[in-house]
Amino acid sequence: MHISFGAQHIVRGVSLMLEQGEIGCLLGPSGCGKTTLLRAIAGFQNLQSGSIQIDSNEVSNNNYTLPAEKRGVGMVFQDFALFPHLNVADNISFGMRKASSQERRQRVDELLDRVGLPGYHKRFPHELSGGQQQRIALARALAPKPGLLLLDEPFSSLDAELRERLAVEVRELLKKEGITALLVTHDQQEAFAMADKAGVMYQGELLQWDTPYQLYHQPRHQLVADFIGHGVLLQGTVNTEGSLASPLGMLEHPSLQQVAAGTPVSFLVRPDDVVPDDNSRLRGTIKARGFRGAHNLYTVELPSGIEILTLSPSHEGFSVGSDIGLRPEFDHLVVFAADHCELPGFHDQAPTVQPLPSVLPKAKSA
Ligand SMILES: Nc1ncnc2c1ncn2[C@@H]1O[C@H](COP(=O)(O)OP(=O)(O)OP(=O)(O)O)[C@@H](O)[C@H]1O
Repeated sequence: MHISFGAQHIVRGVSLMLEQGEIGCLLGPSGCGKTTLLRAIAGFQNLQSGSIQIDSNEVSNNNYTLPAEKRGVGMVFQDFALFPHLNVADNISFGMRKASSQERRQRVDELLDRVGLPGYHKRFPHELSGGQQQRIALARALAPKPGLLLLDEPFSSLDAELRERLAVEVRELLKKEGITALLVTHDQQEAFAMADKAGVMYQGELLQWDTPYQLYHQPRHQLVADFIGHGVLLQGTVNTEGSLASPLGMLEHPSLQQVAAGTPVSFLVRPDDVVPDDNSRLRGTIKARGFRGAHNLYTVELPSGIEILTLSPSHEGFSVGSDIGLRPEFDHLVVFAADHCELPGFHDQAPTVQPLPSVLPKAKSA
């Protein structure tokens, strides 16, 4: 689909699909078009081209937009938006006007149980914490059993710990209800905790739509690799023997035989691709240490001046400024060509790495 505001192309050639009951997440930097795409699916935004189908019914195309209230779509936004003058039970049953009062009561009871707030019927929104309000907002959106639930940064005003816990709870709830959902977030931990499928948008384009595992381990575009998880991209040149000269050493992989000698490429190095090893000849100096609970994340400068990241259990800390040995331990390679797109064929096998003369320690004088 394509969406423009005047001459500005905000969503460009985006195509994605969710199966019944799947949860999708759209990630991407601010202003990349995530909310605009969600608003189009909700029916608040016209398309310039393409189409949107919900349950095989075409609800939008370039000259038709089915009104939002006829789409059977539920929505949850960042700012909760509960009705302040209605109690919890009335907030939840608000969208169930066609149901009998007994059906409404049953559904309110069931949803309050499912969001972990049984007995909260008579409370008013101002008597609830932020996390409780967001659970009620979710229960309200789920009450009419929508065919599709859209969530726009639903947890962004909550603190990090609560956000992660709610993301897991909401996933369980959506799975129990069998609801198809699409979530917009900038928080990749939230996306990883919730999504069956996730995508990274950049300047209106959807660069990849895949499982969270594949986005992390098999990014198809350099910008996806950059956006998802920690890591650095190292530059290298393919030489005539089909190996890759890089700051970590000479990488050898069968797929390099398919790449013309002299081709400049970049490859992804995640913190877990390089492990501290005292006996390794590849050395570096620790420039920074970040505490991540179970692990420390270190920024290490190589003799070439290039910085890479590595992880180590936080109880075996190295201090900033110390010299450490590093051993590349790739499970597979992710290699990008000059156009930033991934080169195929590097996932199935680990490369071998031979140290370069420049990373060998200087001979000790006798
Ligand atoms: N009604 C509008 N008229 C003109 N431009 C708009 C309109 N709505 C959004 N835009 C522009 O479209 C672009 C994408 O906005 P959108 O809200 O979809 O981004 P986003 O990815 O959701 O960002 P964020 O993560 O900051 O919420 C932005 O440059 C924004 O200024």
